[in-house]
Amino acid sequence: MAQYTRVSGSVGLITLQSPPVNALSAAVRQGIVDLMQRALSEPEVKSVVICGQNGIFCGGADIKEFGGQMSGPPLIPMIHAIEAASKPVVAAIEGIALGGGLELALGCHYRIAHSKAKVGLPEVTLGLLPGAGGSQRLPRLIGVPAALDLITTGRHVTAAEALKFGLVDQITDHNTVNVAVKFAQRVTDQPLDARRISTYPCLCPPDVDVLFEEVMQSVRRTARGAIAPIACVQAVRAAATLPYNQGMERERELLATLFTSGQAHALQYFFFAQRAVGRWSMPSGARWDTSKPRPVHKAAVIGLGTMGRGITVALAQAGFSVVAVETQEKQLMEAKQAISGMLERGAKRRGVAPALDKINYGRNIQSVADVDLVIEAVFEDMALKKKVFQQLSAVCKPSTFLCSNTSGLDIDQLACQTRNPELVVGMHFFAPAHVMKLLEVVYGPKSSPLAVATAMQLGKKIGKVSVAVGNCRGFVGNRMLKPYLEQALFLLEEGATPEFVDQVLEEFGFAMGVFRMSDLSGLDVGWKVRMADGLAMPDSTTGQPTRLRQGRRYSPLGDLLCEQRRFGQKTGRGWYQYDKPGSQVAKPDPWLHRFLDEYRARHALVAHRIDHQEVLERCLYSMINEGFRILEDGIAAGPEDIDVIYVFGYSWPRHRGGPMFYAATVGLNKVLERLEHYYQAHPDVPSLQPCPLLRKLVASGSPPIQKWREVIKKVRSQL
Ligand SMILES: CCCCCCCCCCCCC/C=C/C(=O)SCCNC(=O)CCNC(=O)[C@H](O)C(C)(C)COP(=O)(O)OP(=O)(O)OC[C@H]1O[C@@H](n2cnc3c(N)ncnc32)[C@H](O)[C@@H]1OP(=O)(O)O
Repeated sequence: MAQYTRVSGSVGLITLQSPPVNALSAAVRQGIVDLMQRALSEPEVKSVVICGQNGIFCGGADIKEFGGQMSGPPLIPMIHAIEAASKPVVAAIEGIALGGGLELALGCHYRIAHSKAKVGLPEVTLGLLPGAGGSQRLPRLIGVPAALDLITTGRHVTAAEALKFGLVDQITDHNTVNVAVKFAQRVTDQPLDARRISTYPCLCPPDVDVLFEEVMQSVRRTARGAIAPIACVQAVRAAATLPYNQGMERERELLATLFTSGQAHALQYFFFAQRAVGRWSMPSGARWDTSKPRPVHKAAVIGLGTMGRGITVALAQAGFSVVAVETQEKQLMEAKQAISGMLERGAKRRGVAPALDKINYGRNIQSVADVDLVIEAVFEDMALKKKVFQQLSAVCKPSTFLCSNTSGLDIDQLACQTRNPELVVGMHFFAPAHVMKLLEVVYGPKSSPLAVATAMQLGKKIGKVSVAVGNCRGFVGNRMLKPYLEQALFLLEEGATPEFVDQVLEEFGFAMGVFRMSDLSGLDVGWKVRMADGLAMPDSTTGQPTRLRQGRRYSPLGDLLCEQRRFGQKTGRGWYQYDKPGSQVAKPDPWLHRFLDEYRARHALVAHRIDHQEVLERCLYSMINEGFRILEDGIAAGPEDIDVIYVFGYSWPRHRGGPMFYAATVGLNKVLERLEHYYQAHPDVPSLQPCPLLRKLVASGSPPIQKWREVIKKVRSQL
């Protein structure tokens, strides 16, 4: 909806009214069309100002409408009518002008922005392009290079940057609408022809072809298979090479292709999934809207290894006072230096002062006595963590929240070491902890809603996408990673090479294939866990054949590499070879190929030809199957939680929506059928056995992913 008021006698003020972000829903578009006509027909009105209610100009097209039948006046003619208007139209931009919101402002003759406003064309992040003339007007207004940057990245720019680009005409610290109204009065008699951006020639640098070639190459490299960034470059190229009307036609064609693509659906699903995870719930019925967090002013981090350092930086940068504890003097000195460096580099990038004074370092755990929340980040060893929790429970205030940064250990066992187990939760950060967006907040059986709400809020304050998950081995992310890694190893046993498996996964869109990722994180990490679990052991100790553990197929390939001290990048050898330890350039290793041949011969394994499809299906469907088990067990509340974890924590390509969305795209019956096929071929691999929830969903007619929760609820209630 939109509201019309006449201000200062001669200015028609149109206010967009569609909370929370004044998106351009059908009703808002209808309001704009009607009220523009009214303003143009009233002789007393000499100029028009368009603004948004509640200090927000406009968040763009209404993304919720994309899924259904589009009705109401279309955006493009509406914006053309504004641009063609006989009276000056001024956009008063407060808060945000994004996507269609900025395209609307580009149709106006003038743009006044508040100094705190942000503008941008983020359509690419939704699998689209600025298809309401934005791809054609923006390059005409600010030039091709700047337009390419904004449109292909979708980044939001500050008002100051927008002014520098010439994207807005004026910025103000005062009431933007009042400033815009005065401005509108001043320009009443100015000719409008020179203010209609669609009539501008496109500002191109002399070497524009080279520029497009370079940008296209760079976009292809980083897009990981996403098509929208490429279409964005093509649309801007049309602006640079074609008259406006033909450029608009090209924009329309490209948008039509994107609009109906699976990628746009996936990205729009992901947009809402990302927001849905904030509305967490626990199996006990506790929820985000009924559980109040307690404020945290002062926090502590115990253990300043790689993770502890990153967590300290994240907390300090967000303005928390931090007590950072490391018991070893030498490690403490090294950590202090490293943390200061990280803070200084981060501050320089963001143009702010480094938050060095937010941190107090100490060697003694007593120094955390008065903090509100502790994040323990010592080595991933249950005995050690238990000891730390006992100490913390004795030292801290009774009300202090005790959190463990663990990647998969049992939160309940830690809670049992404390006086107040209800205040214990897991906070699983991802390395590097000050950069990676994901945080798994893990509740155990004793964790209170208060503790979960507080950890979730802390996560939000330090800029993380936090997902509340239940307590089980590996939580959500690492639990699903296990069958994925396992299948990758089995594929090597059966004839594949690490290069081939990685290539297939990278072509799918992962930033790194499973073996390159394993080399990066260090093969010894998993080896230690498998030793602790009694898996990576000599056969004589287990009394079982090498390729069988606990009654199921087991691949010792990773253990065998570790026995040779091939730990990955850090030792210069792993699944690949590297020029030197620490180098990141992975090269195929003939030694590894010989080793695989010998291994297969030793175990009488006959290598067969493994194709793309088999790699993808076995790696991804086994992981997805585990995802269904996680949903069935109530460890994740819904498929969105899993998808957000995988995109933010495990480099799952966002344009494929996440593993559970991908399963829905492929078709649940197909996933089920292929799992049945592979399980029949590998009956000693339980992770390939289709999960009952998957069967149930297929039996229920494979409902859309938004309806899965209903089926999950039924399945859980029957357990
Ligand atoms: C064959 C067919 C041919 C095709 C023809 C069809 C034509 C179709 C028209 C095509 C037009 C294309 C051109 C225009 C495209 C667009 O404009 S796409 C939208 C662009 N805008 C965005 O991407 C902005 C998205 N929103 C945000 O980035 C953030 O929400 C925010 C605005 C910066 C606010 O952030 P924050 O304060 O952190 O709040 P949030 O929690 O993120 O959001 C609050 C709630 O608002 C909902 N929401 C936000 N933006 C939109 C939106 N644009 N549409 C609908 N809803 C929106 C958000 O979901 C939150 O609600 P809940 O999910 O209920 O919590």
